[in-house]
This record gives sequence, C-alpha cells and structure tokens, in this order.
Amino acid sequence: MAYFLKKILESANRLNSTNSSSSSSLNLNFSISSHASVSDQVIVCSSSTGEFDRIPIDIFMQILKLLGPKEAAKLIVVCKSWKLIVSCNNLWIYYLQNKKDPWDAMFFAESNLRSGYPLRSYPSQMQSFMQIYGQRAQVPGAIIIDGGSGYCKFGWSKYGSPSGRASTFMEFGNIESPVYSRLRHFFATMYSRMQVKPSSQPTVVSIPISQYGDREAAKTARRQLKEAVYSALFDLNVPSVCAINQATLALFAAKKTSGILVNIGFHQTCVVPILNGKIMHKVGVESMGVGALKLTGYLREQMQQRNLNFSSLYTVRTLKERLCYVAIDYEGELRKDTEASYEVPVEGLFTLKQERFRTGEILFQPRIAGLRTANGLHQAVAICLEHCHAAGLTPDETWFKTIVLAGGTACLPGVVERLEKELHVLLPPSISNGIRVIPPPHGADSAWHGAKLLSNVSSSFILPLVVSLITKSLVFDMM
Ligand SMILES: Nc1ncnc2c1ncn2[C@@H]1O[C@H](COP(=O)(O)OP(=O)(O)OP(=O)(O)O)[C@@H](O)[C@H]1O
Repeated sequence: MAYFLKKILESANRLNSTNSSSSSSLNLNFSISSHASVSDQVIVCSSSTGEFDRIPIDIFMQILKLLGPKEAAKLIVVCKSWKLIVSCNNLWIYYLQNKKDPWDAMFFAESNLRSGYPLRSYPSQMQSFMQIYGQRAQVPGAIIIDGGSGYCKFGWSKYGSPSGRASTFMEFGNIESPVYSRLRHFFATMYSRMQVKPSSQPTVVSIPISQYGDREAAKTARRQLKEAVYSALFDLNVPSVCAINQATLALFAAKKTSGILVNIGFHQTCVVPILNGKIMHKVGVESMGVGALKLTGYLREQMQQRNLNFSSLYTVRTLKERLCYVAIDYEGELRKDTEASYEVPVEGLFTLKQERFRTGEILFQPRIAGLRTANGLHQAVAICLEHCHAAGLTPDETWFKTIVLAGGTACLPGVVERLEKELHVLLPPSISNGIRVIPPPHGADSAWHGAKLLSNVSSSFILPLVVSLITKSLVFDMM
C-alpha cells in the first residue's frame, strides 16, 4: 500500500509541475485541525501528514476510495491527522453505497430501526458512518422465515432476495394437530430446506396478520400464537429469535415506520394502521375475505364457462399473473377489446378477453364473483382512513396518508391507480388530500425484505448475542 501511495504521490507531483500554471487546485496544501468536521470538501487543518500534505484533499479522498474500507481503516492508527481524514463521513458513505444493499434502504434502517422496539418517534442518535460500516460488517446475518398463509419465503439476510419459497399450507402438517406441533413441523421443514442447523443462526420470523381486534380474546389469541412461535423455535435450539408481524415488516420494506399497510394476502385482505412501527389495534384493522385464492378461483370459473381447457391450477395462476389487470374504469373497460394471449409452458396458448380485468375487479366489487363480503378494497381502506382521522392520535395527520400495498396480488397492474381514484371519490377532501398509494416495494416478498432491513442493522448483532447467551429471550416483539 505504501508503494501504491508513493506512486500516486509521484504522479501527483508530476502533474503538479506540468499543470502548475493552469491548475490551482493541485497547488493547494492542507493541514488538519483536531476540531474540524471532516468532509470531502472542507478540511481545515493545522497538523501535518508529512509528505502527503502536498496532495490536494480531493485527490487524497480519491486514493482512499480506491484503497477500499479495509486498507483505509488501517490508516487510522498512523496518527491523529490520518485518523481525522479517514474518519470522514463522506468516505464511509461512499463505501456503504458501493455495497450490495441499496443505500436508501440501508440509510432508512440505520436512522429508523437502530433503536429496536419500541421505535422512537424521533430519529435515534446517528453514529459516524465509519462506526456503522464496521458494525454492519460484524452482523452475523440471520435466517429469515416469512411464513405467509399461502406461501412461505425463506433465506439469508445477507442475500438480495429469498432463496426459496414453499407452499405454507402444504408444509404445516395435519390441520387437526395443535398449533405448536404444526409450527414446529413447519419451521423444521424450512431449516432442512435451507440445509442449516437451527442452532447455527439467529432467526427473524414474521408473524401472520391475524386476530386483529382490540378485545381481550383477540389479544390472548395473538399472545398465544406468539408464544407458540417462540416455543417452537427455541425448542429447535434457535439461539435468538426476532418475531415481528408481517404488516410492520412490509411497511419497513417501503422505508416507512408509519402509514396504512394494505396486505392483499392469500385468503384475505387486511388494512392495518401502523404508527411508529406499532399496529394501532385501537383504531381498528379492517379485513375482507378476498385474497389471491379467490381471484385464481374466479378466473378458473370464467375459463371453464368459456370452455378453455387446462390441466392444473398452476396454469390459471400463471395466466392471472401474466394477463390480468385492474381497470381504472370498469364500465368503460367492458366496451373495449381487451383480448390478449399467453403461452403457458406444456399447456399451450391461452387467450383471455374480459376475464383479464373481471378477475381483479372482485377486489373492488366482490359481488360480481358472488362473494358476500360487503366492502370492496377501497371501502375498507376508506373506513380505516376515517378511523385514523377521528382518532386524532397525532396533531399532524400525514402519517396515515401513506398507503403501502403488500402481497403478490397487489402487483396486478392498475391496483394503485384504481384505489387512489376510488378513495378520492369516497372520502371528503379533508381526508383524501395528500394521500399516496405506494405499490408493493418488493412484490410478494415485501415482508421478507422488511425483515432483511432489520437483520442487517448495525446495532442488531449486539443484543441478540447477549440475549441468546443469557435467557434465550426475545430481541424485538412487535405483535
Ligand atoms: N405479479 C402478480 N400479479 C398477480 N398476482 C400475483 C403476482 N405475483 C404473485 N401473485 C399472486 O400472489 C399470491 C401469493 O401472494 P403472497 O405470496 O403475498 O401470499 P402470502 O404471503 O402467502 O399471503 P398472506 O399475506 O395471506 O400470508 C399467488 O396467488 C400469486 O398468484
């Protein structure tokens, strides 16, 4: 490295002599004051780095960027002057930006999730980015299991996406057996699919959105489910567990800690108000009995009515994902030619017409599929917005005007636009002004990505390890 720096110094000197008349920046010397706040742009200096004083600070920073974080960190021990230069936040932001994880997501996690639960409504004290870099590098990583009610997503927190998906309803075992044994069977299956020993890693697990009432019975049911999850995992010798509800995780994935999370799930749709990472059960969680399974079922019914033959439900699901959408104006769409085709491997070419938008329409008009559910998606969300408004939990009402969608079905093209349009029709301007509907941040994997953000936060490795050694207790608990 010294050789490398020497070479750069030599070339800087050469440049200095040839460009001395044209470039003033290369003639600038710098020295360092111990009181200075260090940045790429401003280094006010009084002590010296010796020979290196002759290199302009921006070139110096370029050199450090080229050296990389490991080498740069070693330079800290040279002297105070070097330490000050190398500790520069901009330099470590640069290193962090060049890691695999997107910078904005990492910044959100470090500024909002570092304090753990309960989340503070004010941002936690930010450490220097050099410290954050060092601590994140030491986080051992975790196994993430997002057990959706239809599909489970599992994988490593250090990876960009889940390493696998499994049909949850198949893996849970006998539906008659008690929750504890079903959970234990389910988690054991996930670990064996990942080919890891449960005892080798901390685990972040999502808890399904269920029993959302504010009554004692609902609270007890939530607590029992949570306890069954912990017992099942600790009995498998998992060293530490972080169990958080799916809705909060999906909201984190959108880089938000407050807002309304709308999860269009496998069996049902839930509208969950969340303030500072906490579900507002008192305000009320809305739910409707329409989910992905109903959409697939309704498309199958329509295809059968048109004598379109298929041999498996997988074909119907594929056509739903490839050809279906939600119309912004349903009546207008009925008058259009909307025919489109898709070739399903092995099964052949399928052509859908009105089925393309009638399928998704049951989210807004469940009755067209003969469903008795009273409310459509827009009505359920509007009720939740009204309740948030009436509850007056904060002087500033903007927290509930961000509506984040989650779940695979929310990926249907047109859902965002239609929901936004219907909400403006249903709600008075005092509530609807400023609302924003955000598409699922990571498709069907939103909750998994929210868990990933938490698992890699620079503070998260300290607590789990300590807790696991002492009590095998919980780190976070956000039911
Ligand atoms: N791009 C897409 N368009 C439409 N539907 C999709 C798309 N991607 C996935 N889906 C559907 O989403 C469904 C699975 O959704 P998801 O993985 O969110 O369920 P889940 O997490 O098991 O449900 P829950 O939230 O109830 O636990 C499947 O029926 C799948 O067909």
